[in-house]
Formats: sequence, C-alpha cells, structure tokens
Amino acid sequence: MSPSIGRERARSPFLPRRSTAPQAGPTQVLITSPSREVTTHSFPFPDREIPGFYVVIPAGGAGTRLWPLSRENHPKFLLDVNLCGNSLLQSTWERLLPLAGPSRMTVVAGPAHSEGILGQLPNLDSSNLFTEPGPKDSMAAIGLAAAILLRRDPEAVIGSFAADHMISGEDAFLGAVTEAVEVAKEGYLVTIGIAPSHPATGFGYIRLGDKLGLKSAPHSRLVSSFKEKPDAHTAAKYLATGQYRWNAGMFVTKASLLMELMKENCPDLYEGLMNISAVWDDEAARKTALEEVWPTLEKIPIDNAVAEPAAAQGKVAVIPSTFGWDDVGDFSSLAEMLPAESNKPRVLGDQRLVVSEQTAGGIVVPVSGRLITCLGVDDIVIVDAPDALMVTTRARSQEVKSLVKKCREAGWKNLL
Ligand SMILES: Nc1nc2c(ncn2[C@@H]2O[C@H](COP(=O)(O)OP(=O)(O)O[C@H]3O[C@H](CO)[C@@H](O)[C@H](O)[C@@H]3O)[C@@H](O)[C@H]2O)c(=O)[nH]1
Repeated sequence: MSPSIGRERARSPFLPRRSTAPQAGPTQVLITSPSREVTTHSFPFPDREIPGFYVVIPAGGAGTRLWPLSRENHPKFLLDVNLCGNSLLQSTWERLLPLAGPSRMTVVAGPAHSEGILGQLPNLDSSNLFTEPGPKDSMAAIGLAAAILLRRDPEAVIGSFAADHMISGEDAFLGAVTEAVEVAKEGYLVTIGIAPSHPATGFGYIRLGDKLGLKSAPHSRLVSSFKEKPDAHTAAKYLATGQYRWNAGMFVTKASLLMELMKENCPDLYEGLMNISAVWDDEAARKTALEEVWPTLEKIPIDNAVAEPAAAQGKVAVIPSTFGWDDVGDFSSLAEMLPAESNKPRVLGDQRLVVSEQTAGGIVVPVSGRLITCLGVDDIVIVDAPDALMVTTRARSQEVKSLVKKCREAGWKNLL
C-alpha cells in the first residue's frame, strides 16, 4: 500500500499550537527532552521554588541558520524544532517555572515577537515581558531586566537562560541552577559549565579555576578565564586538558552585582539602562525614554561586557554540570538529536515522505508534504518548506545564515 500524502498541510508542524501548551501547575511539569520524548514528571514544586529568584529569558535573534524553518516572524525560539509539542521557549519556561513560580518569570524580546510570546506563554504576566525597541545584544537585554527587577526587589537574584536551547537531564539542570543561586548570594557572577563532547568552534569555553569550597554549592569553582569561540585546533587542545567547559550563556547573579559590574565596565550602558528603568512603570515616560535612549546604547554581548573583566578580578564562579545541552544552532546539530539509521538520512517529520538509497548521515525535513527522494548524497541537508527549498551539506549548515543574507539581497525578503 502506498503511503497517502497530505498536500493540504497549510500550517507548519514546527509551529506549536498557540496557548495549548500544557501549563505547569503546582506539582505537574511537562518536560521535553532533545530525544523527542514528552514526559510528565512530578516536581516537589514548593520545595524547589527559590525565594527571591527571578528568571530572565532573553529571546533575541532569529536563528537564521534554521531557515526556512525559522522566519523573522517565527524565530527559532517560537518553533517546536524537535516536534515534541512545545516550542523551545515553552520548554525553557516550563523547565524553569518550578524554581521561580510564574510571578518571577520574565522575558526580554523585541516588539515583533510580543504577540507570539504571550500567545505561547499564557501564564506570562504582561508586565514581566520587557519589550526592547530593537536588538542591542545580550548585555542590554539582560541589563534591562536586571535594572527593572532591581527596582522591584533590591535583593533580587536573577538567572538568565536563553529562550532557544535544548536541555536533557532536567534534575541535574535544576540542581546546577540551585547551586548557582547559592553562589550568587555570596556575591559572585555565576555561570554553568557544560562538559564538552567535541571540540566545538561555535561556543565559548570556560577555564576552570580553584574550588570555592562552599558547603551549599559543593561543585562550585572559580572561573579562571573565558575563551570565546576558539578555532578547531585550539578547541581540541582545550578538551585534552580536561580543564574547560562550554559556556552555555547562562548567568546567575544578584541584580545589584550585575549593575555594579556594568557601572564599572560599561558605564554608558549602565547609565542608559538605569534611566530607562527609572520610568519603566510610567507608560508614556517609558516610551519616550526607549525612543531617546535605546538607540544610543552600546551593542555588546554580556560575555565581553562584564563576564570577562569580572573573571579577571576573581568575581566569577562556575558550576560544572552534567546535563545534556545544545543551542540547536544549525541543521547539523538538529541531526545529532535524531536517532541514526545506517545508510539513511535522519528524518525530522513524516518518515514516509522520504525515500532514499545509499544516502547516509544527513538530515531531511519534509514540511511541504511532497515526497522527497535522494540517491547517493551523504551528509546532505534538505529542508522542504511549502514556499522554499533549502539544500546544503551538514558541514556547511552554519553558512545558511549567509544564504539568507543572499536571499534578502536577491529580493526575497517576504520569505525570510
Ligand atoms: N532579547 C535579546 N536577546 C538577545 C539579544 N542578543 C542576544 N540575545 C540573547 O542572548 C543569548 C546569547 O546571544 P547569542 O547571540 O546567541 O550568543 P552566541 O553568539 O551564541 O554566544 C553566546 O552563547 C553561546 C551559547 O549559545 C556561548 O557558548 C557563548 O560563549 C556566548 O555566551 C541568546 O539567548 C540570545 O537570544 C538581543 O538583542 N535581545
């Protein structure tokens, strides 16, 4: 019997149905894992909740390396990239909710995505969605949240976690964050280090320093230094020493310390954010401040702005952890998350739509509903959206970003 192929699929299966994501209650939390499983675990919710801990989710960047799945209106964080039922943002929310509770969960994003975010996170209090007029990189985004939260709660400890990363081993993750909060209370900027599995060149690395010896955080170490995105040779050398961890871009700190570090290392940005946060609760004054001040702010990642200089002063700690983590940066890393079958490409979606012969190691994403056939093309990437077909190799899947740029130059803005 031949498989029946539905061509009527107007809606991408990678867009989760709005507002229907299961909402975490006091004891039940929906957990998604990179292995496409959706399992319901019981957390001792009230025991996990950390008083005074605020979650900040910077949701920036379009994730253009996942085009044509990701689009400007549907960036990576709003997509259900592994077809688990939840978008990456929803999974991030549900993973952290047990630690902060809904009233201390915040998101920082651009105005174009407010509606999508509120639609996917019905329990996000709209006053906890901090809308930035335009992208100014991670320091401005996280700093804005820190400045606002500091005014709301001078003792606030904040944890910043990307909206579009995948994590498996949730208990290890929550344990690491809980330790990080303990260390943050001692006056450190704390990051979480991931055990590297290969000499990746797309991540920053953290060189481990001495043990901190805190009873409440037995795994904590000082950060000796940060090394941002090394070349392959250097990354391999780091791995061989056993002294490095991947930087997953997670930062836990007292909001007051983050602002102090900004004041010291990027005073203009500090000043601008303090001025904006001072009028945040007055809608008209906020609008004026954002219009006047935001465009003048320095565009700089949190790593360069404060983490690197603070590490040089011995003010940064790391919790080396064991949970699975990936930033799902491109189709090759998405392929890694799918089970491999010998001599067949991995298929993300309806398996029946892909027929292949002697085609190993690649990934095929059938979205349009049409049949995709491949013969003798190892390590290929095929993404077949209804309005655009993208073909590359796994080795070059990082370069999809430049392909998107080229499409823009060629006048295809409406498809980006
Ligand atoms: N709201 C908002 N968020 C932003 C903005 N710019 C960046 N972010 C958010 O800040 C985080 C890090 O920014 P990226 O631009 O994705 O950083 P990166 O180059 O991938 O490098 C950082 O993350 C890696 C892990 O993914 C790290 O390995 C690396 O060392 C570094 O910390 C992401 O959650 C991203 O959404 C912005 O203008 N606005």
